Amino acid sequence: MSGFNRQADDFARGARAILAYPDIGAGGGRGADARLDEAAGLAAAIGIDVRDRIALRLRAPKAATLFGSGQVEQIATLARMAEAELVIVDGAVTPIQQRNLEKAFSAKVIDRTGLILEIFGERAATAEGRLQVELAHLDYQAGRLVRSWTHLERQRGGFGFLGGPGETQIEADRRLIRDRMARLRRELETVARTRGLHRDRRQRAPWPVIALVGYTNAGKSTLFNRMTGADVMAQDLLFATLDPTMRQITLPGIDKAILSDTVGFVSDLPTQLVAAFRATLEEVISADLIVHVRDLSHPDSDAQAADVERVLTEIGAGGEGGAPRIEAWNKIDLLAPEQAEALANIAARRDDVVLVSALTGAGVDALRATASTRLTAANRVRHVDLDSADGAALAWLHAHGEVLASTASDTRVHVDVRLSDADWHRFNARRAGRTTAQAS
Ligand SMILES: Nc1nc2c(ncn2[C@@H]2O[C@H](COP(=O)(O)OP(=O)(O)OP(=O)(O)O)[C@@H](O)[C@H]2O)c(=O)[nH]1
Repeated sequence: MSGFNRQADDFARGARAILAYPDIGAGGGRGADARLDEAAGLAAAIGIDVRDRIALRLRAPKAATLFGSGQVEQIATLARMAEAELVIVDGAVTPIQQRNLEKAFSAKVIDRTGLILEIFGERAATAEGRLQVELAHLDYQAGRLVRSWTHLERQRGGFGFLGGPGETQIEADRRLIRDRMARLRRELETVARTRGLHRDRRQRAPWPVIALVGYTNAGKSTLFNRMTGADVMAQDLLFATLDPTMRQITLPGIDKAILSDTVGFVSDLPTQLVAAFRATLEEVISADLIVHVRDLSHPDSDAQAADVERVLTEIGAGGEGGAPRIEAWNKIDLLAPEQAEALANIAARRDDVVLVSALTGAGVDALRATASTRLTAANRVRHVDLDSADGAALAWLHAHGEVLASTASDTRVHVDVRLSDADWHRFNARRAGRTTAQAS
């Protein structure tokens, strides 16, 4: 591993910055203020000192500078007054725009993807998470070799080459990046294989896995701590949890379940980052129950929930065949009494919603009970008819479920087995795969 992550906070900590939001009217239902707040939160998470902020309405983004010339001047003035070394543009900035804006502002420019990458770089905790973040970062930087600011400059030292980026140098840099990316991909394959083995081993244990998902800052880590009694990070930090954190918990009627805390979602997830989420998302895909933690005190709560739902669907954890889902409507302690009451009325009519305050602990017992009910209901007895020669299928059922009875005749075995919905789905997919394989 290079010094990639260790150095991640060196450049950002205490950097004076201003924030500019190019409002192209596509904030996913969010107001400009909320977007600026979120970006400020993200920046603060890696210690950037955000001194001022501005939202500018863009009718049509300019190819060269993104913002119009008057707007560029406005931002430049603000940056000067704030003595900013850094201008964070909360949107996508092309390499050319970045270069032109850096000239105009006499400051470094970083866009939303760059900012999120910095946070991931700092938060990634497992080997796989780190590799994926580094890969995403190299991919992102490869197009920005002309004048880079963030990791590449640091990696220049790490790679053992120095000097200004002349054309030859840029070519050499590109080659080094390509080589490094190829190496990282190979390392990732090895790590992912090992991880797959670990997961299989765990899944053979008959414990249900509950995954906490939610928008960044929704309160997942706080709830995780509440439910596990574990002293893991619960800081006023966004993305305190990039890599899965797992703990064993007890629920009413269920001795052992595994609770898994996952990365916070954000809107406009840059495509380069999707792979970097994999380590966490895979836990969600194979979970037996998904608890969607929502910050009901946030003005954009609905838009945030829609973002989370969209990503869940994208990764195949939503809809038909996906794990059962419940919602924990969090931070109710922050709501006005009449608002809390209105929500309680809605929740009372739904069996998949529980009002909680992870901070005070209110509603957490009800959440445990609901989780337990959902898990138990999903663990139904299934009747399976197998070819008696199919020892592998029988072994699979024994490994994943509770075999209650099995009766054998000459060529068939009939099995009554208690299986979760997720495992039942997996078993059938496995069988369908085998049938296809046999047929072809
Ligand atoms: N008032 C109040 N604050 C809460 C509650 N739950 C969490 N918080 C606060 O919200 C902030 C974010 O909480 P976290 O638990 O770190 O949120 P998270 O969802 O894990 O965040 P990411 O790691 O960014 O995904 C912290 O300051 C918590 O103290 C709650 O029920 N009430």
